[in-house]
Amino acid sequence: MSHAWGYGAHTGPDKWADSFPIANGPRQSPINIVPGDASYDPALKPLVLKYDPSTCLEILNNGHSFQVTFLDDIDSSTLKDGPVLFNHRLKQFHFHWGSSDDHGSEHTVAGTKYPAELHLVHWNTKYANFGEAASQPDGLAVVGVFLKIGEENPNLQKLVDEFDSIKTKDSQCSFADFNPEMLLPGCLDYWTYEGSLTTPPLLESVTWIVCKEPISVSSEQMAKFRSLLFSGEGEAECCMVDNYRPPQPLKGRTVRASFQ
Ligand SMILES: NS(=O)(=O)c1ccc(C(=O)NCc2cccc(O)c2)cc1
Ligand SMILES: [Zn+2]
Repeated sequence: MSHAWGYGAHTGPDKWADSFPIANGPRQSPINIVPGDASYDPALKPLVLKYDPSTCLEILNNGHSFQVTFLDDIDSSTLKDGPVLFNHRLKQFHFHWGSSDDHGSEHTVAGTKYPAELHLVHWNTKYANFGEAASQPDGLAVVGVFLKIGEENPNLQKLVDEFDSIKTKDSQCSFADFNPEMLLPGCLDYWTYEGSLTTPPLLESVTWIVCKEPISVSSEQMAKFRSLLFSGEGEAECCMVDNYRPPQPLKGRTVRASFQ
């Protein structure tokens, strides 16, 4: 398989190991989180997330998801404490979702699938930049937040309102003054484990921090996520749905909980 990975029958997660053998590695993500098997760790600190809306740059369709990218040349949007020992800088956030409301998240909780999952991607500033950090075992920290069908989410709506401008692959538009703090649940209890990127290159450099509490999204808003396209302008239209990797083997890893 060339590096044209995707989520289709011939390019999807079951084929990724052909070009990215780490797909069968010892610390792959996502996983199914079993709350009863997670060990409460009183030494885990509360997450400290401080985001500066003025560092928000643009919103784009990269052919795999839609992503909001942040200026990360200074320490303005950061993750500290929680399970990490060093300061991390926010690079981007994006989502994964399904073709219907009954599935779409990457992580699952006791087998429960959520309709979507938000990933806030941060890199450890002990390294020079994201690319460097992504190749280190402690280089990245991704905060995962589940989306659950309920009330319309006015903060998500600010993203949905941009979708007409980023419908096709490689489209982008400027996007300013968005505070990702508005996408966080009220309670920041979390599970944490050592894992990987959930898309190629599947690098095993991620400390995962998965929030226990979901945020709301309406069914109508999810339908608009599904109006985005994997395909580029002028290509046969292919709806951007089911852009999630299924859970991977735990291979002896421990999942810790920040709460009892
Ligand atoms: N779904 S995920 O949060 O695990 C995720 C986050 C970021 C990325 C990503 O940045 N991929 C591009 C990449 C990866 C490594 C080095 C690079 O320079 C770029 C992929 C998956
Ligand atoms: Zn992701």
